[in-house]
Amino acid sequence: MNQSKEQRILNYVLQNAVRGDPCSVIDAIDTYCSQKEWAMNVGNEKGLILDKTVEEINPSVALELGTYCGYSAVRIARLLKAGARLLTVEFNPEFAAIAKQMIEFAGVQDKVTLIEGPSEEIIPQLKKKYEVDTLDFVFVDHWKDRYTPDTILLQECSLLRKGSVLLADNIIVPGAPEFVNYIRNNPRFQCTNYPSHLEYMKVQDAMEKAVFLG
Ligand SMILES: Cc1ncnc2c1ncn2[C@@H]1O[C@H](/C=C/CNC(=O)c2cc(-c3ccc(F)cc3)cc(O)c2O)C[C@H]1O
Ligand SMILES: [Mg+2]
Repeated sequence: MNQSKEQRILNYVLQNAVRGDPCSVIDAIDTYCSQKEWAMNVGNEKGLILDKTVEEINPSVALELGTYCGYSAVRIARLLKAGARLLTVEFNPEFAAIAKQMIEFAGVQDKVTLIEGPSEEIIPQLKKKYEVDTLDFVFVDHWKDRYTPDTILLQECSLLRKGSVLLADNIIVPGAPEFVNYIRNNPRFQCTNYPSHLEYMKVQDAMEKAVFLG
């Protein structure tokens, strides 16, 4: 049975990155996906916007929707202070298995809780089952038609507090027009757009930051 692209990405990391060195894992994935096989990691250009947002917030509790291979989970976790944690949600078992190995190889497993399941099922469990009070930061990068319902669900589950920050990938490509319309017209969010490029391509993309006003 031939390997999946995601397995090939993990193999490349295991052979070319340094165990316990998250930056070498990030670089190896970016090298493979820009030179060999494109994949939907947030990438290095938008990754820098993600880094700056995480550093600005310095979150104690962060959530990621859509782990995929774990590229952005490693990217976020490497910046978290001692005792801070990232919860990342992935419903595809194959991707979850790849991401688990990626996170462990990078040495950030103590900061990351990988939760396998659909976000609409996991979000309502965060308070009781995962002992979350409120979320300081949420990276939104899963199916684009889930951005809006999950943003509403986060509010319904009282997981956002005054100042919680959402950062959404792919505002232009593939695009999340319903989310953009929802969030920019919602008086409870203060939005900022960050023009960038699609990972590994010379194609316009953007990220949207939305601060919850309480
Ligand atoms: C609801 C839910 N719950 C848990 N995990 C979920 C979920 N929905 C998706 N996921 C998981 O997240 C991952 C999905 C992410 C969706 N991201 C994308 O579809 C995506 C697509 C592109 C793209 C751009 C141009 C092109 F020509 C082709 C593709 C670029 C990106 O950066 C992306 O994030 C994997 C999936 O299993
Ligand atoms: Mg994306």
